[in-house]
Amino acid sequence: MSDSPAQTFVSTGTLPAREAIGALVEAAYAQFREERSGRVADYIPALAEADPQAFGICVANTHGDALAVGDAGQPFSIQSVSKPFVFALVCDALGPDEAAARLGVDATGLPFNSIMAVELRADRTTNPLVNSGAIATTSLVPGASAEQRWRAVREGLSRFAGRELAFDERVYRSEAESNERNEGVAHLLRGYGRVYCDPDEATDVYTRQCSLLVTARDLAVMGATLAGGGVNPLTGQPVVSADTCRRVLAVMATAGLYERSGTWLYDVGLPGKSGVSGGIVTVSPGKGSVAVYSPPLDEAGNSVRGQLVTRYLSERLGLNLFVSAPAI
Ligand SMILES: NC(=O)CC[C@H](N)C(=O)O
Repeated sequence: MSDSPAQTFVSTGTLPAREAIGALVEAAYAQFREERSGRVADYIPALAEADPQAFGICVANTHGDALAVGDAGQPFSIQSVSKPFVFALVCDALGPDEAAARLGVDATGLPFNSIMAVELRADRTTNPLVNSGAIATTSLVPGASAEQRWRAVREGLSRFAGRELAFDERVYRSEAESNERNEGVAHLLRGYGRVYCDPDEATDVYTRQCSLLVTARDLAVMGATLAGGGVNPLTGQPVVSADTCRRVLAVMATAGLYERSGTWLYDVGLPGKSGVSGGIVTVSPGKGSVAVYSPPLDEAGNSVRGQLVTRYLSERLGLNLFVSAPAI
């Protein structure tokens, strides 16, 4: 959708051989299995029931190979990890310039549900990876009604995963019944002209999108789709354009872990996105994706083991985007 010039050189590179990845994923699992810090989210009542021991890791490449250990097949609600993928659908539909103008693409440095973040900027945008900007993003999903937008979100995220994603009615009801803060944010944004449909409908579709069920394996495939120019490595289907992928990854790099995004980039050196159910997806452009599921969170709402495992694998798989070596 964008008129950016075609790139002369494409950054490729591949992940190490399957055996090497397998050994490292097993080693990461063994090393962090006994980690007990962090707390399971309980502000959404249904999330408080998650098993703090659940722990799964999956690494997927852009050719459709995946390596998984532990509870990588256990379903959980996607929560905020949905945000970059819904943004990808909107960015693809509107084009990157209009998407940026209407939603903002700057890190807030503030918690994911911050109201202050909206007030601080003159144009009242935040970015698509915190609640305010994510509700605004969902309001821009093409569709004439809330029902159509919800269908487009569900189908779009399913195309990223390469299979039809189920919906967790219990998680949805639980969040919908205690959703005053997100509803308030949506109304505030609507007052500033920064939610682009009925604010209650936007919040409802957003809450539904957060209640789609994924596994760590699904997240790895979704991440590998963003790593591979928007083509799903399992189905071979194009989901979004390569140009959209690079925009989405840029926002993930600067804002994917809320107020810890700088620390994350400093340690891991890759675009990532966390969610309060305990998932983190990390993308290595051109190569693949690392996904972790482990419910206990730090104070910012990021999976503790997810961060430790991803840092471990980024360092050992040579994924950090900022690595260089002396030329002479
Ligand atoms: N950080 C998150 O995962 C937040 C998602 C959650 N549905 C909320 O809106 O509060």
